[in-house]
Amino acid sequence: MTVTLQLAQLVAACHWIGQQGWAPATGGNMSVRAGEGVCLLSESGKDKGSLTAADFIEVDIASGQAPSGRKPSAETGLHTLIYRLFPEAGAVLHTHSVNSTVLSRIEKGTALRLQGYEMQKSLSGQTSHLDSVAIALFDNDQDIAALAARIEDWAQTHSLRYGFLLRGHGLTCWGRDVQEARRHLEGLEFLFNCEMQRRLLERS
Ligand SMILES: CSC[C@@H](O)[C@@H](O)C(=O)COP(=O)(O)O
Ligand SMILES: [Zn+2]
Repeated sequence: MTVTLQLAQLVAACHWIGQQGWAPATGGNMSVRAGEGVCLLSESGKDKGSLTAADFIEVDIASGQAPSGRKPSAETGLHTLIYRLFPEAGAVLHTHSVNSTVLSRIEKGTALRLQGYEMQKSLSGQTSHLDSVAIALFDNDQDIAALAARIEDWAQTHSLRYGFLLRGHGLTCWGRDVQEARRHLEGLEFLFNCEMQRRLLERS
């Protein structure tokens, strides 16, 4: 698929994310791999629910620099980390839903474990509700380079699949292309919603 088509799909995904309420204010950032060593990343500080193709900036994956001099996302270092760690990753979506923000604070461990849900099969490679899917959970940090280094370190010894949560911040997920990243996002958000409701009801 051409980069132009991938970018058109990414813009559509951004609008859908906005409609879901998963990118309030200027929260969230999105990108697509755009050839050898390059990605197109959303410009920092924009309303991600109303982006156009012109709001995406070319970024060098190795250096995180934008040759145009425009300012890509403050979280560029997390997108480029994912493209460096996973050569098969073609698109990255970062969102700020209420469920991912709250659940990531309630869960005190290093992963949110999802088990018993048929919708786990919305995640590529998952075939049964009986399996447990661990979504890695990292403490948030305003120092994105330090946060990226912590995630990279962790990924050397643990499996990092589908996405990760940042405590009190949100979800960053990815896929081979925009379509898969969008399915992972929708599946994970559905599962977070279920998990939130389950934890609330089981308390009462
Ligand atoms: C509402 S501010 C949130 C930002 O600090 C950040 O977390 C975010 O997701 C958006 O930053 P951006 O630089 O626009 O990509
Ligand atoms: Zn964010």
